[in-house]
Amino acid sequence: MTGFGSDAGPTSSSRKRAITIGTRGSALALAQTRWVVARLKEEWPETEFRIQTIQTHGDKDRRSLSQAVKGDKGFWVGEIEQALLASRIDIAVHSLKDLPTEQPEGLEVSSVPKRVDARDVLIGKEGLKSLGALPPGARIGTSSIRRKAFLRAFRPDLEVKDLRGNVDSRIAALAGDEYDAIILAAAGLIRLDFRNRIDEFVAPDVLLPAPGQGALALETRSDDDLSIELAYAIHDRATDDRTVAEREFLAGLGAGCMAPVGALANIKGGTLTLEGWIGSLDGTTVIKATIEGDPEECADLGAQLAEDMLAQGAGPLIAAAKAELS
Ligand SMILES: NCc1[nH]cc(CCC(=O)O)c1CC(=O)O
Repeated sequence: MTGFGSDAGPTSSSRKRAITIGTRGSALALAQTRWVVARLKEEWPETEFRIQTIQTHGDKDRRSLSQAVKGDKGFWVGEIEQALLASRIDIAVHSLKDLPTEQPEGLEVSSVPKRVDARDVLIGKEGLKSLGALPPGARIGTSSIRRKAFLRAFRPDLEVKDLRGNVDSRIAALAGDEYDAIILAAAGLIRLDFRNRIDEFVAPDVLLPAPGQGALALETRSDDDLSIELAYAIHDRATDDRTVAEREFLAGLGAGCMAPVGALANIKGGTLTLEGWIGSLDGTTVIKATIEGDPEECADLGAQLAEDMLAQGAGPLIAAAKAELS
């Protein structure tokens, strides 16, 4: 990520070019894109920003996500990246956790705004409003292989059931008879103004979040200096350092979204602490490790933690998960 000198930027007239922002059309994607546009507007009041929604493979595919994943890295972003490369849009807004760890040739992540909340949360039926309150056999809904594996490890007595769909339909499913509780990302609910529906923030030592969860990424063409400068105005250094560490860990494992991987970095007193977990799909094994160091070394810390985990036996867990999911 580069800074921009005052004389290196575009002229004020070119800043007035209308910028098209591409996003998925789900309620969550639109809410987060509107938030991004509002922030960009604060920084660049002269510039016109337009929102264009784009359907992705993930929006069209009705299979369970854990079935549909199957090595398909750009499940949520492929069509949006194509629109970016073809200059049909100028800036793409993604949930960082849905963005593969490598961008296609010609594209880059030019801005990572401040993270909302990395944690997972529980929403439960009456009297079942925390993990601790769930009796043996309680049915808990999620489609994420990470949440399934770590929940099974923590509470093997629960019945973890598949639940996919957008945030609204997952909350609606809780009103039916199939689930006693569901697990979602806090950030999605907060961005959709459903914070008051959250019953419990699940502690990261029970359910370590996905790498990048709760953060957004603004992706641009690598040669589009204007869009890069506009986007970089809402970049948050600490969020970037934390999520770079988390995503380098994921990349170093070579697991993509094909294995239950959690990662969370925090910065305190000038030190970045990165925690990483990898589990078997059935939750019988979870390997955990942490590393700390200078936030400026965030990428190396992530890569080093992945190496440590591979030395501790992560390789066979990844191979087994990949074999089972494909
Ligand atoms: N793939 C779905 C997805 N992508 C990002 C979020 C939540 C928001 C975020 O993590 O930034 C969600 C929903 C969920 O996991 O509950």
